[in-house]
Amino acid sequence: MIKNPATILIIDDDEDVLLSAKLLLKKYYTNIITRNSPKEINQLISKEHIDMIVLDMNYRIGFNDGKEGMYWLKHILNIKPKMVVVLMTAYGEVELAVNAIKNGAFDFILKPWSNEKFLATVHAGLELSKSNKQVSILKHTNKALLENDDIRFGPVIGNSSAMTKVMDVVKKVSNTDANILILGENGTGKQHLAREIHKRSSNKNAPFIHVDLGALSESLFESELFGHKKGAFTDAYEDKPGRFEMAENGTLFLDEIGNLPYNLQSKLLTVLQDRKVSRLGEGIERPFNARLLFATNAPLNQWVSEGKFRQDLLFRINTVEIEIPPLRDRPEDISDFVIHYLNMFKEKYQKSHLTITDEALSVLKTHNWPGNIREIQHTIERGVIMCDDNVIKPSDFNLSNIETDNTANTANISDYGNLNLQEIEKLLVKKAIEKYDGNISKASKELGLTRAALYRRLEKFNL
Ligand SMILES: Nc1ncnc2c1ncn2[C@@H]1O[C@H](COP(=O)(O)OP(=O)(O)OP(=O)(O)O)[C@@H](O)[C@H]1O
Repeated sequence: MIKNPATILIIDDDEDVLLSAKLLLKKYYTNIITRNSPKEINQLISKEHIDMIVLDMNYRIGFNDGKEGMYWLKHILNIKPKMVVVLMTAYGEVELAVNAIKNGAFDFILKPWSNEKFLATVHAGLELSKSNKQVSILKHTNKALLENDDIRFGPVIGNSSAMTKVMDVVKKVSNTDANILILGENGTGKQHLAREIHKRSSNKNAPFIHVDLGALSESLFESELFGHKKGAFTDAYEDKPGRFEMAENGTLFLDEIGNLPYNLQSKLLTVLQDRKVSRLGEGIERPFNARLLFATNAPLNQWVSEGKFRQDLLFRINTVEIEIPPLRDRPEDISDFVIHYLNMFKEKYQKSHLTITDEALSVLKTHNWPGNIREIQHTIERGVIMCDDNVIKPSDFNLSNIETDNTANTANISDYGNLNLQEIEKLLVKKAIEKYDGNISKASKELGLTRAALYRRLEKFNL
């Protein structure tokens, strides 16, 4: 029989008890340590990894008031608050054992024990120990993720009057529970701003959960957002919480809300109204407590009048609307981004002596940036990688295939025949795909989009 990996420490002054407990448990578990006195507890729990302690309540002959057991229980939990401790006690001392549970013991075993009951208690205790461990790992992972996000999504750059106005609103709304709809073209920093709002809220130490609704297929939507019960559908191998539950006490950021299919919009509306979710296949309503932020680049008001987006849902999500202007409308911010990304990539590629020619700088300042901040970030990274002799020249950006002078841009736009953003976006996506013979990586790079964002658009525009 394969033994379960677990270390169990048994402490009792009766050697017979120690022996029979050890003989029973060692059939099922890998490591059983026995001691006839609790005196070595400090040393043992600080040196060994112990999953569970089975502790007798009385050690001095003639004493059965359980005071010693209680003392050691408190002592252990003081050092290791999550340690699973099971107490052993004789018949007649049940009241004492109940009191021990109130003081943090996991359970008690009555002596003489039935093997079945002993094994069941140990098994349950080890399960708790395992999940305590997982929770602690998750907490750490979450902390690490938050720190990582802090690095990836640093401060909000930009001191233009347009960005100052945006930040004035952010300061006012961050520490409220108002639903916020962030609007802006691709790459303008909607997610970046959502994270900034979270960082400035009182929930900043709780999770920030990002869901890209554009990347979710209809069949996955409900299980991702609301979770599912094991067996709810073919691939539901285990119970799984949804993103609403994962964001408990923190922030849930529903990105690309415009991509939510019409039939699922009413479902989301009900959830937002009731502030309760039901996991698929479970039927239990779970209240959730998360701050909700939304973002889109779609003209939702127009879509409401065209019957593509529910008005009642729009009213629910846009208590406050923040529109991030495209980079071409705030050229004063370009220098700040250039400095920021130059520093970032100089460090990343270990080119600390790097400089940039005036000509290259002016190319960046006059470019139209259809891909906004994401595009400027990638352009500068490219410049840092491609430059020779630690000097960045205009050609290192490889922007030549995109018009860098504004007159040319205006002329191109008038060529489109109409100024409908969706139409122009579709045209640009089509052009990029044609230009690179369907190479998604190259086309998305030129458009200043991620590959996933380009795939979403191809699907949206039926290309
Ligand atoms: N004001 C800003 N300061 C610093 N970095 C920014 C700012 N705005 C955007 N960025 C950076 O630009 C990149 C794109 O931003 P983000 O992903 O937030 O854009 P988005 O509007 O959500 O894009 P999409 O619509 O394609 O999902 C990210 O790396 C982000 O950190």
